[in-house]
Amino acid sequence: MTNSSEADIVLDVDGLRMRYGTTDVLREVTFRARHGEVLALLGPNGAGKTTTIEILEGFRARSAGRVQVLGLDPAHGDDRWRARLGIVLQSWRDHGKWRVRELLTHLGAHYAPYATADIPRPWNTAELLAAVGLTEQAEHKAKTLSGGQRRRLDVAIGLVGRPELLFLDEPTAGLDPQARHAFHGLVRRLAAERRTTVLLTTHDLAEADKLADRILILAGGRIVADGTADELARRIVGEDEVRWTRAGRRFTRTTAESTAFVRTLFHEHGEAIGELEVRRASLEDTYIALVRRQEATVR
Ligand SMILES: Nc1ncnc2c1ncn2[C@@H]1O[C@H](COP(=O)(O)OP(=O)(O)OP(=O)(O)O)[C@@H](O)[C@H]1O
Repeated sequence: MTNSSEADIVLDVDGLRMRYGTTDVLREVTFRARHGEVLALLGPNGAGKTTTIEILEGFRARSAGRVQVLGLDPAHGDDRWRARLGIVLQSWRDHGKWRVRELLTHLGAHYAPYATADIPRPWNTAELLAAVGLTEQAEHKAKTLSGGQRRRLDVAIGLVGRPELLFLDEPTAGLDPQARHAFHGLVRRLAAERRTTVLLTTHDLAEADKLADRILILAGGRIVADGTADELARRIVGEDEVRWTRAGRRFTRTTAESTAFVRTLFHEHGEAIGELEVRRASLEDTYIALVRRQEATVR
């Protein structure tokens, strides 16, 4: 570590490659994350998001590239390193016979030896239950929980060791809107108050837009975009969508010069224009444009 900004890097991935058999899934994945950043990793089904996360967690051996997670190569991560990570997998169906409180207390005990002056480990069970909204289910057996309550338990299991770096693979799949909202609040608080770094995958672009400081789009084995939702919209789509009605018909036009376009529209049609709407590119527009562009280059 040569300076404070280098010391602030929690995830450092450079030229990561992954090949299954003869198929290159990851060709050249490069990105970094700092303390307290929330990153959303987006990409089409099969793009390699889970593969990337599994490599960073040390669960999967990479084919090539340099990877540093909390200052260590995950291929050589020890228990102390592992205790600093929190992991929420796509679906987790073990522990059905355990009661929720018992399970969290039991799993939490494994983290106690790794407590530090700054980070008390594990997270107090009652506080953790309250944080994920499972206080009322504390004495229920895991197998009797609903799908959404199960997901909250998954999140609690990922958090019980008070991780400095949290991996969440589709954390809100199956959560009702209120639980999703509460979960977003929890992630933002972890990032703001504890400087927890969070890397999450999601197919919910509204969620990524709302939750993430930075959005990474993985397509064709590469990170094809890395920035805030606004930065990506400006850089990639660069056009606004203008909608209006005239004589009972709906019109839509995309243009980089929306103000000038609207002026001309009124000049030509005046009062006949109705329901005018000018919309900046959404994250969905950006995402679709980028993935299409990437697919076009492959053909
Ligand atoms: N163990 C494996 N052996 C061979 N191929 C694999 C293996 N694991 C994953 N793959 C392939 O690698 C590609 C990337 O899979 P991965 O699960 O990482 O994608 P993903 O981006 O997480 O997808 P999704 O959005 O559907 O969850 C897929 O084509 C998948 O079939």
